[in-house]
Amino acid sequence: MGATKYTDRSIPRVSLADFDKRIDEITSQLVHAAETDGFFSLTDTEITIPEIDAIFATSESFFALPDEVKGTVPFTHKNVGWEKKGQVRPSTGVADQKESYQLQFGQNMTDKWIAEDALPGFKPSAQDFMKKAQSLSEKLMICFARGLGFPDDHFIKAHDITRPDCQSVLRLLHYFEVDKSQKLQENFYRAGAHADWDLLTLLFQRPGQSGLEICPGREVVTSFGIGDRWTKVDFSPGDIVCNIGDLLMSWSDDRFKSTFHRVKAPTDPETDYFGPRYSIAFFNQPCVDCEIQGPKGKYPKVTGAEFTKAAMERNYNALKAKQEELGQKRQDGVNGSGTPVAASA
Ligand SMILES: O=C(O)CCC(=O)C(=O)O
Ligand SMILES: [Fe+2]
Repeated sequence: MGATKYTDRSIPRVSLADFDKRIDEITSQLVHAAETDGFFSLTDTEITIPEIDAIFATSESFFALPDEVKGTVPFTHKNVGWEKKGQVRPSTGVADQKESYQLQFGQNMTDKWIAEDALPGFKPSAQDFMKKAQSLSEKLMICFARGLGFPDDHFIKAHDITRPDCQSVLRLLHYFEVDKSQKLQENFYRAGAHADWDLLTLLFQRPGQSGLEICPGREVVTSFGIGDRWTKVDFSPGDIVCNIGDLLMSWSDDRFKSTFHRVKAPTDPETDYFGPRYSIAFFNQPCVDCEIQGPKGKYPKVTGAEFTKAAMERNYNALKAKQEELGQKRQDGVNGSGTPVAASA
């Protein structure tokens, strides 16, 4: 496979200060970032550094629980729950070196919240943060709707968190510490290359815990960007890294780009971060019955459920092909309970 080739692309940084007054300027900056890189960082948002620190503390306290306790809320096909080394990406064919806990707003979370006596205060703290992530996402949704000529509430209505069947997900992630003295297999990643299939994703990162890399889709010439030029994502404390998902790419008739990204496993003791890595993703997923079609009608109209099903099928088939290429039996790609871990990405 050979060493990764890197290039320094600058990732656009958009300030959301004075949002209501500056909405036209912010809209044009976001639209430009979406049309070019598909990745950008947000600064001066309504989510403060202490609030981000607090949700990371909550996340770390969850992952510090024994596996038997985390196993009381296992991952299910409703895209909620805890998995450990359960997600196999079609780009690698082996499990991501991580564990994650996925949370939703509505009925899919029945019995999937960690018990109050196992981790006091977890549920209200997570729900509070999820509402903040939703509120910030809705600002971006207004801007992208305007950019495409839709009514302001077009995407907000399709991602309504007050509905019990709402599908949006907060994903807490913990990548395991890597032993500097033991070389990992070449195809091991903390998270293998992928594009998300939601509308847009907010990514919360910890300063000092590097590893996120992007390869803007329009430059990808090889499968999953392997062999292409990648860029290490740099951000300032408090910035929120965002990326366009396949859903918004399709809903914009491919005008906005969903972008390959990955979390590389550390290999270089001089430059890479080997310690435990925590990150948090908020995936804006469509309601099952919303109707998806771009302003120019490039693709046939589909519902949210049809879009998600097609994305999962593509993922499943690509994984099967990769595993055949690697000569593996189709046993990975499912977690311990036999449930495919597909998440939103
Ligand atoms: O951990 C990160 O920084 C990225 C996670 C991610 O891309 C995902 O879960 O879809
Ligand atoms: Fe992702």
